[in-house]
Formats: sequence, C-alpha cells, structure tokens
Amino acid sequence: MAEQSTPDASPPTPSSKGDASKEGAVGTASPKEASSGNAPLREAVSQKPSPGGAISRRRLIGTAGATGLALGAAGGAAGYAAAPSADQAVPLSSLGADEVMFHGKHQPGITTALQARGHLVAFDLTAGVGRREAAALLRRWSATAQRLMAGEASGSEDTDVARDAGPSSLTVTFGFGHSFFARTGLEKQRPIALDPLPDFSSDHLDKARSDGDLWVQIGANDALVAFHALRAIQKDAGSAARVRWQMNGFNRSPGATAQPMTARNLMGQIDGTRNPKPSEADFDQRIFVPDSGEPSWMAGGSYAVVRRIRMLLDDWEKLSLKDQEDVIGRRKSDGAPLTSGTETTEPKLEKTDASGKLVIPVNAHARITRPDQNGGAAMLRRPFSFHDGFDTDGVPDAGLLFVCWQADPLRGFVPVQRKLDRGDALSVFIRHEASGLFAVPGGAAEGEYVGQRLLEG
Ligand SMILES: C=CC1=C(C)c2cc3[nH]c(cc4nc(cc5[nH]c(cc1n2)c(C)c5CCC(=O)O)C(CCC(=O)O)=C4C)c(C)c3C=C
Ligand SMILES: [Fe+2]
Repeated sequence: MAEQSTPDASPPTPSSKGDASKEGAVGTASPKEASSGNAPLREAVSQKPSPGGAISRRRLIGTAGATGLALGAAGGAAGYAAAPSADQAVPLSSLGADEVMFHGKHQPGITTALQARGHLVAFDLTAGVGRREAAALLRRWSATAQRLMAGEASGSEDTDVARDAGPSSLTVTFGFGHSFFARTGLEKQRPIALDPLPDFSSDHLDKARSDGDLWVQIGANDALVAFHALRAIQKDAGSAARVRWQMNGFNRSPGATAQPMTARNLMGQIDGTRNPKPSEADFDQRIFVPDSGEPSWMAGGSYAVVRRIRMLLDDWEKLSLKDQEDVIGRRKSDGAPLTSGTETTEPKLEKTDASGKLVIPVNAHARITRPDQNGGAAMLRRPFSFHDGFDTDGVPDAGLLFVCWQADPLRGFVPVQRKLDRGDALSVFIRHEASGLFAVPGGAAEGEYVGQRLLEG
C-alpha cells in the first residue's frame, strides 16, 4: 500500500501537529494516501521511523490537533500485536498500525475517516442503577476504550480476539439518550437539543431498535478488532446496563480502490461528497457545541442522529441508470452533478435542457438537502452500510446506518428530514426503520473519563 513506507517523507511540521483538524478534505488526498480507500474526512499523517530507517506514515484522527496527539509516538501500534521474537518482529502494515487518540477536545469517531467495520449499540440502565453506578460505568468504558484504541488488551479477562492486530483505527464513542437523564436524576442537565425528534411521515420506526439510555459507536478497520471492542464494552456494562439494540455496519476497506475516493453506499452512489470539511471556517460551529454552549458539560460535544434506513434495493435496481441519476441529481459513475464537471464541481441548479426541464430535477435528493435550500442546515454524515441477510421472500435487509453529527439537530437533521419528507425522489426507495438521538459529550482530557463533567459536575 502506497502509504505504508515513504522514505521521502519529512517529519511532521508544527502546523500538522497544531491544526491537524483543518487538514485534509474530501477529494484532496494525495496518491500516496490511496490506501485510505474512503476519504470523506482525511486527516493528519503521523510519521514514525520504522526499523529499516524509512518513515512509516500513519493516518490519524481529524481532530488530531485539538486532541493532543503524540505525533510520531509508537503508541500501541505494536502493543498487543504479537511479535514472534525480537529478531523476527515485523512492523504492522499501515492499516493495523493506524491509531486514533482517545483523549482530546472531541471524542474520536466523529471526524475520523470512515472505518471498514462498525457496531452501533444502545444500552438501558438496569432498574435501580443511578448516577453513581452510571459514572462508574462510564469510567470503566473509558478505560477500556483508551486501552483498546491504543492496541492494548482490554484488561484481565481479555478474550484474545484482537491479539496480533494493531489498533486498526479503532474508535469508541459514547453518547447519552434522552431517557438517561431522568434515570440518573440529572434532568436539569438534559440538553434541550435532546428533545425527541418530531415524527416524520416516512417513519416506520421499530421502538425496540430505537433510542436507549446510552449509545456506543465502535469503528475499526479490522472486523475482529471491532468485535473485540464491542464485546469488551458489553462485558464492562456488567449488571449496570443491558443491551437494548445493536447494529452492525461496514464500509469499503482502506486500500480497496486505486485512489482515495468518497465512499459508495449499497445503492452504488458516491455518498459523502458535500459533507462539511474540517478545513471550512464554519465546520466546528456546525458540528460541535461551542465552549460557551449549553449545557456546559456538552462543550466540545456533538449530537448524533442515528437512523437505520432500509434501502428498497429490488425497486431501486429496476430503475434505469438515467432514472437513478435523476433521483440523486448526480452521476452514479463519478458523483459529478448532472450539469457536468467532476465530483467537486458546483451543480448548476438553474440549468435547463433543450426542452426547458431542469437538468437536476426539482426533487433530486442532492438538490433539496443542500444547506442553502434549508436555512443553512448542515450535518456531517458518517454512515455505515448494513446487510442483515434476506427476508424469507428474498428481499435484502440492507441499507444505511445513517449517523449524522451536528451542533444542534434543530439546525441539522430535523429541517433537512422535514424537507425530504415533503417530496424527495429518494424517499420511495428507502424506509426509516429505527431512530435515535444522542448527546455525545466532548472528549475526555487526560485522567478524565467521557461524561465526567456531566456525572460529577
Ligand atoms: C436528513 C438527512 C439525510 C438523510 C436521511 C439522507 C439519506 C440518504 N442519502 C443518500 C444518498 C446521498 N445523499 C447525498 C447528499 C446529501 N444527503 C443529505 C442528507 C440526508 N441524506 C445531505 C445533507 C446531503 C448533502 C447536500 C449538500 O450539501 O449538497 C448524496 C449526494 C452526494 C453527497 O453530497 O454526499 C447521496 C448519493 C442515501 C442513499 C440515503 C438513505 C439511504
Ligand atoms: Fe443523503
């Protein structure tokens, strides 16, 4: 893989350390980083000398600059990974060695590049569990997440499932659901932004697979590393919390494409092109709660809207290519707007064809979801695809675990989904089957656990 060993690479510059979150954006990857495979949010590159004297490049998290990364540190890249013996030790490939920092201003897993494997899991606190036990749980979870993200064993009862693998860009992200606050006597701390999402006419929601007191998002570029983390988190819950629902997802594996590119979804579309980029001036304002935000424990945090969206693939796949492209308003092959150009070309929304028809139809998904069509509403979409087999009639149970991040759902997901509800060409090919809204606090500082400012504030 091109990015593994780059003898010509120079050491990180102060700017790459100090403001990594502003670097890298969709479509700007260099060929050397082709193995990232998906490049919705590409990030800083850390470099460390390899035994052979070459420089090994490791992709790090988007918020690196804000999270106090030890750039160039070996971290856990070789920690839990087996080295047969000192003289036989072989450095891990870049994919296994990639490490995302646990501590920082924001939690990992928000601006981190899409990972190949994902697990979403919601927990409910068990009867009688209150604030004290919840705090102990978040402390345990944070310690486990920190260890696993560094490529270390999870603790005394590690199952060995991730042995031999490096951190593999593992991220573990924790959030609180609306119901958490009453159960723990913390109603006064519940953000208004966590008020339940409105009903949407297109909703077919399964309540058993929606909401939850606590939510954990796990992502990694190795399926065993991801499962290992999921199981460790479940075990850590002990008697304090039970799994309410759990979903598994995936994305393209890093290195699967010749060049870095935006991900594709199971409808075959390039999906993520117009995501806000960390390099944009208003990125933080759109995605993260400001330091002055309310409640104060959410400073540096974000709100995750999670939707299990089934794709009606049998219907979708019957459409002609032209009809599929009209549904989105972009070319399927390369994601370019139907008004021509490349993926990153600005669409000409007013352009008409010879018969006077809009080239990008009035109900095209990519037209009506635009911030400028929705009072500026924007969100960072960071989904996983899912496939949970086939129904008895052969219909695929597949689609998108749509996860989007925003500083305020009322200025992100809600207005856009309302608009989609009123007439999105895509809506007849999808079904929203489960939903959750979670307050994801800022990242833990060194020595702190995630949510400490809420639980001990
Ligand atoms: C309420 C928010 C959104 C839902 C739900 C949603 C579902 C959904 N989207 C696609 C495929 C594509 N979406 C694209 C763009 C796009 N979608 C949303 C929002 C929701 N999508 C936004 C905000 C945008 C970007 C708008 C803009 O800023 O211009 C695209 C085009 C490429 C891209 O920009 O990513 C595709 C393709 C599916 C398949 C889906 C549900 C299954
Ligand atoms: Fe979309």
